[in-house]
Amino acid sequence: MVKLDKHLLYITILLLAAFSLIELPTGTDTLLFLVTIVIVGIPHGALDHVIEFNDTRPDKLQLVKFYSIYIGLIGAVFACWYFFPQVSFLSFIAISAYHFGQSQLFYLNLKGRFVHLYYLSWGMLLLSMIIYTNIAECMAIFDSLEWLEVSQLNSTLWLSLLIKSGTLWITLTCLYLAKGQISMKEFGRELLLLAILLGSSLVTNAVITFTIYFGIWHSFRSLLLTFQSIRKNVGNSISKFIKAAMPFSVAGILFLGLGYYLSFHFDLGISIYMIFIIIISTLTVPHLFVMNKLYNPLH
Ligand SMILES: CC1=C(/C=C/C(C)=C/C=C/C(C)=C/C=C/C=C(C)/C=C/C=C(C)/C=C/C2=C(C)CCCC2(C)C)C(C)(C)CCC1
Repeated sequence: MVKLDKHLLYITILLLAAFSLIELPTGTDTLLFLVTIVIVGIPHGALDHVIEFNDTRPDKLQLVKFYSIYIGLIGAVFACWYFFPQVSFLSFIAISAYHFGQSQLFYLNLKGRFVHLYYLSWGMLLLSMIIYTNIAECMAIFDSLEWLEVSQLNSTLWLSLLIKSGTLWITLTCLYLAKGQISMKEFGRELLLLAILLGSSLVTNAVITFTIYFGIWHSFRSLLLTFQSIRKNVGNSISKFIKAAMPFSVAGILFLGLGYYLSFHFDLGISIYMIFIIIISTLTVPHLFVMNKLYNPLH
């Protein structure tokens, strides 16, 4: 991971330089976002069934149980959005924050009872930083879903989350540094990544910054980790890996496409990013449980 992260840092810096120097035609950010979601975003979750049964040969009952729980959770999250949109939205932000923090920092091998809080604080720091520095853009996205009543999700909330999560992340980092569980080099690298993403957030916009983070640091990194861990199932071949990810990637893309189709067909006026947030939140909950299994044995 450490070697890979160095290369990813160079790529992120190059992208930031390119995006800040080149005047992008209108709509490039949306195109980039959609291409990233299709190429790495959805596929990184489409191997959940392989990860789940990595070390076992599941019988029919186990398969039925897995798929029923997975699809049941998707339905439950949809129902929550219908009945409690604001709670669902804020819960999704918190769940995403934890998931992002875990996928970013799992390699540190941290121990103790604050690990989950540490992951949550890193992810919340990232998301609140992107949202607060692009508050008008993000409020327009959130506001497109009328039921969300965004007046309470204003800049004061995101600033307060930014300060609280930042303080918590720094405090816990100091604790882990003092315990020798994190080295200064590792801390420096994580701080540099956050500084680059802050730079991107200030120089470009929320969509581009989120796309850079989600494409490179979350999805691509997670795909590589999944490849390493399921190698014994699919062999060392990239084409077999792509083949294994294909069916549910297509299903995931169709699912997202259906969300877009329905929203445009019924002229709901919901931003494409907000539709992404709703559809992805339904997949994220079962995905988080499966990925937990992948990150935990590596501790
Ligand atoms: C296996 C399986 C399957 C599949 C699955 C899948 C395909 C998954 C995926 C998953 C995934 C794929 C996940 C993901 C996640 C993600 C996330 C977690 C995200 C978050 C985000 C956010 C939070 C953002 C926000 C924003 C925007 C968007 C714009 C700008 C601004 C902001 C930053 C605010 C099925 C169902 C078919 C069946 C059963 C089994």
